[in-house]
Amino acid sequence: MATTFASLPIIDVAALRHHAPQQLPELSQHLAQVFTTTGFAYLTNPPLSFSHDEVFHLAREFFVLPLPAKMTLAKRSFQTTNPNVYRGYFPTQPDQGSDNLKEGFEIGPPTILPAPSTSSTIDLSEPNVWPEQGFPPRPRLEQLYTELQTLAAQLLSLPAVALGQPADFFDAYLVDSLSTLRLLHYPVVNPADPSPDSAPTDTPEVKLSCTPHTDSGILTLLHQDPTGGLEVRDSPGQWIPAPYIPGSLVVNIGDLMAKVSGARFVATMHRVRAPPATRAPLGRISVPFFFEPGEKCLVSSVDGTGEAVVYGEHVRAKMQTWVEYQAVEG
Ligand SMILES: O=C(O)CCC(=O)C(=O)O
Ligand SMILES: [Fe+2]
Repeated sequence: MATTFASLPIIDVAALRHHAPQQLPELSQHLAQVFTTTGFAYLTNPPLSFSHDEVFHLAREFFVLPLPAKMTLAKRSFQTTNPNVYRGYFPTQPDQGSDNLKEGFEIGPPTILPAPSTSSTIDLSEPNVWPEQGFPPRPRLEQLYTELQTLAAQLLSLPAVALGQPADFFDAYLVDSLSTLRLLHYPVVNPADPSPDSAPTDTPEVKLSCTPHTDSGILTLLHQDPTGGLEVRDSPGQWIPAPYIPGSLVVNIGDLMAKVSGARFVATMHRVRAPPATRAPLGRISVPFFFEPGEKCLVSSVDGTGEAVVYGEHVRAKMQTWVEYQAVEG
């Protein structure tokens, strides 16, 4: 359970950039302590070659394209003539409620993975889709993906020790890893638009662009732009703002990691407030990277509690509940 906190802890990970092994035990302890309490933290000095400006530029230049250009990369559930089902672009879906108003573009691993051994029509290792030219530029996005995957692998080796496991415990999770890099855009919501689901209430309504949730996977690394709006829930149920800190990434634990840790690490609830009108016209840009294991990875708790799950089966079961995939599977 996340504890009471007023702000997210800040962890300096410069030791990873400078390959300073003598500082790793301390970093390992700090990360484990954060993962068992808040489940969320800022990482400063991450070992990435990308400036924040470049990351947000890559996303912004894609989202300002006209919708027909973006739709050439859309998943099949949004553009029936397209072959891609799992990776690619998804447009805003205002009919699904205005408290989840976002568009996004997702890529998986830059390398081709082995074909799946399942009869499911959803191929989790399907290749990425790219525009012939322009944004998002394939080489830069693949480079960002590769650097974030390396960072996630470095970070996972640290708390493994705190869980009483060898530092290479999570290496099995890296085999044919299906991690996802997602560019996200939350448009400014017109405050005059009533939320279709909102019941009348005495308290001022909080307008959201991403509803409260925990991340379903292992570990998330988030670039967020200076718009603000991310909020993290502490155990008494207070929403704590997690504003932009220049140069930092936000790290958080997903449900599967909580499971692996035998519930020692917490997957903390979070949400995103709708961008204020002052951020018009573009709203908020964020770029989460979800570290995911391989399709065949057996995910089990280090203390033997709960049932082990095979990652590919776990994802497919979850997808049954996602509206956008029901027509494809059925
Ligand atoms: O945009 C954000 O800051 C958060 C996004 C998020 O929580 C998610 O995509 O799971
Ligand atoms: Fe999330």
